Formats: sequence, C-alpha cells, structure tokens
Amino acid sequence: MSAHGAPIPMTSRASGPLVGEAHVPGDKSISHRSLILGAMAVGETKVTGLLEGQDVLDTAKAMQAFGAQVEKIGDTWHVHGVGVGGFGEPENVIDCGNSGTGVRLIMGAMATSPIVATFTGDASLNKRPMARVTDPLALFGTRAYGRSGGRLPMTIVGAAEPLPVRYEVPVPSAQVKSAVLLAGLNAPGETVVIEREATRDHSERMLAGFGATISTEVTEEGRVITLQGRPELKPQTIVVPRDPSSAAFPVCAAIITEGSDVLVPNIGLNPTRAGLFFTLQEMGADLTFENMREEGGEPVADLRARFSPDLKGIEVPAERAASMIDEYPVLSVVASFAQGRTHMPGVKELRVKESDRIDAMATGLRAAGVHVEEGEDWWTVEGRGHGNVAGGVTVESHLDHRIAMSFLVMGFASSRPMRVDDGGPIATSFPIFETLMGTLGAEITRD
Ligand SMILES: O=C(O)C1=C[C@@H](OP(=O)(O)O)[C@@H](O)[C@H](O)C1
Ligand SMILES: C=C(OP(=O)(O)O)C(=O)O
Repeated sequence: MSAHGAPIPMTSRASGPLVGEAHVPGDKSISHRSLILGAMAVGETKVTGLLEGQDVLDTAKAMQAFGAQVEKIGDTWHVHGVGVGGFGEPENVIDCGNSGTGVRLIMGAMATSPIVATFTGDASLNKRPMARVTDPLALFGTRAYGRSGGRLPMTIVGAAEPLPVRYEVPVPSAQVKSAVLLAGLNAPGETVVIEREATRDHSERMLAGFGATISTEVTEEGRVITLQGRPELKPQTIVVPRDPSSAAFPVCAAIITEGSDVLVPNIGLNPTRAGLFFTLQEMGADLTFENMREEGGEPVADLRARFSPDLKGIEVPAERAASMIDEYPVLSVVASFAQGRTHMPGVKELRVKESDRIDAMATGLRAAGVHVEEGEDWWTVEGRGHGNVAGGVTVESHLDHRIAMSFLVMGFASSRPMRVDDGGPIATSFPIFETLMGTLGAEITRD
C-alpha cells in the first residue's frame, strides 16, 4: 500500500539519454525544522522553497494542532509561532504519516511542556524504534507510553518542571540529537548533547539562526553541543535550499544511463550531507561541481552529471556513512553498474529506516541479477559493469520512497524494465520525481 491510499505500481525502462536541467525540491530536513522552529518562535516566520512532500505537510498539520498558525500564501509559507513553552495540547492524535524526522523532532519539541499528546504513523513508521528518543526525553522528566518495543502509537506526557540534560547520543542520529536539543529549549539552564560521529547539523545552524545561544566544541569525546534553555526565538525569513538527497536520483540516473548529461542546480554541499557525491567521484563518475559559491553560510554548487561507462567498485569509508545515510540505496544501484565490488561498512542504521534498506535493496538487486552480500552493519555489491545488469523484475518498495526511486533509476539502464509494486511513497519526499525524470527523457509509467 502507498502511504495514503491504494498501491501505485510503477515501471521504468531504458529510453535513451537523460538530458537537461533537474530542479529538485526543497530540503526535507530543513523544511521540517523551519516549521517546528517557526512554531516555537514569537511572531511570523516566512519560508519559501519548502518541500511540499507528505512528510513535511504532516509536520505542518502537527504544528497547527499544537497551536501555531501555518498557512501558505502565494509561494510563501507563514508560520505564526507561539514561543518556546507555548504549545497547547492537541485535541486529536498527531499522525506523522511516514516520517521519522517529523515524529521524533515533534516529540522533542513538546516534551518539556505540561501537555499530553498521542502520536501515530503509517505501517512503516509504527514499526520504527522510538525508545532512542523517549530514553533521553525521560531524563528531562518526560513520560512515554507506547506499544511494546517502544513503538507508535505512543502517548507523551510532557515534563511540567523539566530538568536540563547532558546526553551522549548512542547511535549516529540527527533525529535523536535534534529531539534532545528541541526539548532543551524549554528546560532551564544548559542542555548538552554529545555525538561521537558528526551527523547533519541543520538543527544547530538553524537554532543559532533563530537566536538561541548554542555552541559546538569538537573534543576527544566527539562534538559537544551546548544549548542555553528558555531563549526567546526570533522569527526568521528562510529560503530552503534544494535537497541533496533528492538530487542523488537524477545525478545517479545520469551516471548510469548511456549518453546522459544532466545539470542539477543549487544543491547544498554541507559536508554533513554531501558524502554521496564524493563517493561517486571516487568510483570514477563524471560528476563536477560547477559555480561553487556560499549561500546562507553553506557551500552550494550546480551538480553536472554525465554518463560514466568506466565506474569501479570501491570501499566506502565507514566514517562517511552519516553524511550519506539516505543515499546508500541509490548508491547500491550505481555500484551494480560498476566493475568490481563496492563494500559499504558501518551502516547498521539502514536497518531502521522506512524499511530495512539493506534487506529491501539486497532482495531486489539479487532478483535483478546482481550479487549482494550482507552482514548486520555492512553490505557489498558485486558490480556487473555497464550493459550487464538484467533487471526485468517487480520489487517491493516496503512503503519506502528511497527504495522505490532507487529501483526506478535502475530501470533506466538495466537490460529489461524494473517495476516497483508501489511508487506511492515517493510523494513523501519527492512528489515531482516522475514528471521531473520525464522532462529529462526518462520513461516511467504507472502500470
Ligand atoms: O534529522 C533529519 O532530518 C534526518 C536524519 C536522518 O535520520 P536519523 O537521525 O535516524 O539517522 C535521515 O535518515 C533522515 O532522512 C533525516
Ligand atoms: C530516513 C528518511 O526519513 P525519515 O527518517 O524522516 O522517515 C529518509 O528520508 O530517507
């Protein structure tokens, strides 16, 4: 089933070179945070370039349920915030749909207010682990009552008299880090979060942008992030940059599809997000960063990707995993068209995303004629070289947008078409995927 309705089977097939410009939508991580921080500021935050994918629209609805006013006028989203500690109690269950980021960040944002809220999601989200967030929230005095194994649906009882927290995040997760920081906003004193491996730092950058006092020190323990509680957040005008995780799809499609030449303009190259692009270059992909510049304090470039017939398999460094965690599914597709083995260690987190992404990709790749080996936190793909990937199968997307898009990209270059049982979840992060790929010359049909 798709996230919000009947399954939408989709088929992709080889249809000649992909050529042109691909304007991908706004960054999903920054879009969620714009709405949540906007709702916690005093006054009106204006956001343009917001990703209007279902995940983010569910977060917009949730912010309304907690008392913020959220509306779109013309191209601009207006968020009238209620201030730190100003959330009201929702009258109904909060449905975060397919979105781990949405539910985990919102739980953090409400955890230190004296209110109660119940969260649920779709069949995928309701399987995902929430204890990783509710464990640190308990240190503030927050209580959580969920299904066994710490699953949704779950009721969160916010702490009436929260204590500040010092917490070392045990898994590399920007969602956990962000949930603790958002909870720390309404706790008195200093909340400290320590992460051993750097994960995406949008929360830290945006909290500073909204006027919070927050600092990051790199020490032997890792990154030590210190936030002063109870600030008055100042409303902002935000231009959401385009999403590197969405850019990955047209970029990888161009690299494996004969004769292709695609420009993907205005992609943020924040080092905590850009690992895939450096990995592709190491594999020998013809991928260049044009017009490198700085925008809003972040490196930005136009990505130019051309067909790359001589890709080679590589060892992807484990320490790079966090900076490309959502891109492994589509990387495994590129690796199938390379010569030699691509080894991807340090990726246990892939098993707790919208699906078990190692399992979902390994099953589909094997069915399509590619040899894959896997362990709990690593996998390898034996590349078959360009022109030697069979395809010709239907694969399950498991309510996972990135699995669906990755196998559709594979179909542009495999010998026979690739079909996914349900492309509906693509609308969670990249609602224009089909049309955008179509304008480049790709063939995707709904059948
Ligand atoms: O903080 C965020 O916006 C995200 C963090 C990552 O999840 P984890 O924190 O679970 O690694 C990533 O996979 C997700 O797509 C977005
Ligand atoms: C893992 C992802 O998202 P989330 O955790 O927000 O569901 C993703 O978009 O790949």
